[in-house]
Amino acid sequence: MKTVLTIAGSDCSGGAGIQADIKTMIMNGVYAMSAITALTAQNTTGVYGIQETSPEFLDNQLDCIFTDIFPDAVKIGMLSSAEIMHHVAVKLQQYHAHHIVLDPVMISTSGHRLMDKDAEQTLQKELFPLAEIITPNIPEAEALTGLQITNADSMEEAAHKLYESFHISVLLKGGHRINDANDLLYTNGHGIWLHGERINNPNTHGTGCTLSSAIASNLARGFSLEDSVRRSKQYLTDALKAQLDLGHGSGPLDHTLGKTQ
Ligand SMILES: Nc1ncnc2c1ncn2[C@@H]1O[C@H](COP(=O)(O)OP(=O)(O)OP(=O)(O)O)[C@@H](O)[C@H]1O
Ligand SMILES: Cc1ncc(CO)c(N)n1
Repeated sequence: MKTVLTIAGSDCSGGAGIQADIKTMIMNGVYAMSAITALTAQNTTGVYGIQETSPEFLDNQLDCIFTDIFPDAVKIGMLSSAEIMHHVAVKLQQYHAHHIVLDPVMISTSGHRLMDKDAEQTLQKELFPLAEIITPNIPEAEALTGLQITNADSMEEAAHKLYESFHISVLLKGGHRINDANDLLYTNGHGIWLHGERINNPNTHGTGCTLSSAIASNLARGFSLEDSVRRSKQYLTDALKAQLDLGHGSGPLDHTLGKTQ
């Protein structure tokens, strides 16, 4: 069995973060492991508290994982501070981790900051160079490029700029636009539009976490980057189509694809 590690924050309500990652990995056919960077107190209505893991204890988790069950791919999600980022970067280099999928989680769907503003530079300097692909949403791509993204052309411009600046593949997610669910994969010097079916479902908590974890799972299983992204987008669409409706806000996806109902 192939193995995947998620380095991310815990979402006690189970829809995003580590919990979404593990559900996704199981459904995508890999063995899931986790190194928890922070505990969050959150639910479908918002984020009510964040407690960061100490950097030393994060190191301890990563040492336990890498010296025993080596991951075939790594997904990186919420990293709340520059210090945590630095520790993750050092450990990933120390152990020569590969197939790294980095979701630059900055602000939750409910509008809460999950990454210190002053940590953005460290993310770009220390972690982007280690990644095979980064998966920003539109607001994150705007923050990273300084460009305003209003249409397909500006999505292409921003993805190209990120690709050129960091020499890594970019999946610019279009979920924040309201009329479609088209994402842009920029790799090998050109963009590939992945036309998604927009599902009429207000419950989208954890879509980004789910997508990046599915990509890491498919890379671990040996699929190419483009095939991994296509398969993962299909999984996400199916999880939205299952129309789970839990909680008082933007609820979680049905990671089982309706198989338990
Ligand atoms: N209503 C929808 N129907 C189909 N696909 C969607 C819908 N909403 C989002 N997506 C898809 O979900 C994926 C995640 O996109 P999005 O831009 O929402 O990421 P995100 O903002 O990082 O997610 P999160 O809410 O977890 O922070 C993309 O592939 C996007 O196209
Ligand atoms: C822990 C965590 N990671 C990522 C997100 C973004 O969806 C979230 N809401 N919570």
